[in-house]
Amino acid sequence: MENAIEINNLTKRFCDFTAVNNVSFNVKKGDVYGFLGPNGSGKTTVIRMIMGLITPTSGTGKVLGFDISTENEKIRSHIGYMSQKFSLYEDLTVEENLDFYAGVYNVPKNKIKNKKKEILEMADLVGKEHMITSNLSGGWKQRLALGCSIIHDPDILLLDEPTGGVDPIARRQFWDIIYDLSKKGVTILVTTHYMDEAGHCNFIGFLYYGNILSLDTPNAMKEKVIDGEIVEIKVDDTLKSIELLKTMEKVRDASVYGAGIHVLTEPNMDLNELKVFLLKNNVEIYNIKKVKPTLEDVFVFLVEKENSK
Ligand SMILES: Nc1ncnc2c1ncn2[C@@H]1O[C@H](COP(=O)(O)OP(=O)(O)OP(=O)(O)O)[C@@H](O)[C@H]1O
Repeated sequence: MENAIEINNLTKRFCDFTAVNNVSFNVKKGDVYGFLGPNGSGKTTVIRMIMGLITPTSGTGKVLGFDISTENEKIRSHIGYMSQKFSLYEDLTVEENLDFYAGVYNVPKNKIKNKKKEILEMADLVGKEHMITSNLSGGWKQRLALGCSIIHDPDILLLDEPTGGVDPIARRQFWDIIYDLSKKGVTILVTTHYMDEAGHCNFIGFLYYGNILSLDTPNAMKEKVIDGEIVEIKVDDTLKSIELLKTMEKVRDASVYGAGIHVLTEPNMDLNELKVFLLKNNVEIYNIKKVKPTLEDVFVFLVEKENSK
């Protein structure tokens, strides 16, 4: 069996509100699959259906061959789950949290000691076993929460915005652990808002208000999705320039990107045309060049396209 997760036409309605609409995707065994989408786009609802916590309104899904609607007890023992809220007991020590989750997941008694040692090393928590969890910094708490979610050696790890609220160094350390787990064969489905993190996934699904807008590898998304070109411009007045650029016929969109502007233009845009237009409007140009689309450009494009339907 090549796919760890197979989701077909999954729909979830809450009364007359459709939170997830006919969503289909597969996650290959051992892949790091990034599930992206703005707040409220249905990512958590999909994860909750995969875990069997809520029943789909229609559609089907299989996790390691088990049916998500009828075999969720079997599925749960193969899954590790971690959310942004971390689900740690703040007044327990690091070790007590690990012991607690080892009990919840029925880890055999003779394996607990080794498993804890392995997790403390993985999470860079050696020496902090007896610290009260509430005294840990964000990054340590995050890695402890990850450790608790994998203490039973799950085949699949579901991570719902696991890196929110921690600093970039802790995020990097966290991702290093994710890669190591993936190399060991663990399948990972991770939701994130961070585009740099999305780029580290093998495959990406972009969810927007319940609908999948695109599914592909990060590179294919950057190469195939945008029908047009991205021009990066640095000017003296970014906001004024964005408003001006949006009035140009060949410009489809313009938005702030870092310290500059990313302009989505029609294919084969003549840079001189953009330069002359901005100069005529008294904008000083520091730099203008065509660039390859980033994932952020791709997602802005997909959302604009969807909104203009
Ligand atoms: N039990 C529920 N009853 C009613 N509406 C719900 C329920 N659970 C989720 N929703 C709604 O479904 C939509 C999708 O929510 P969901 O939490 O899946 O989105 P999300 O992409 O995970 O967002 P976030 O990034 O904010 O967690 C939202 O509009 C939410 O309010």
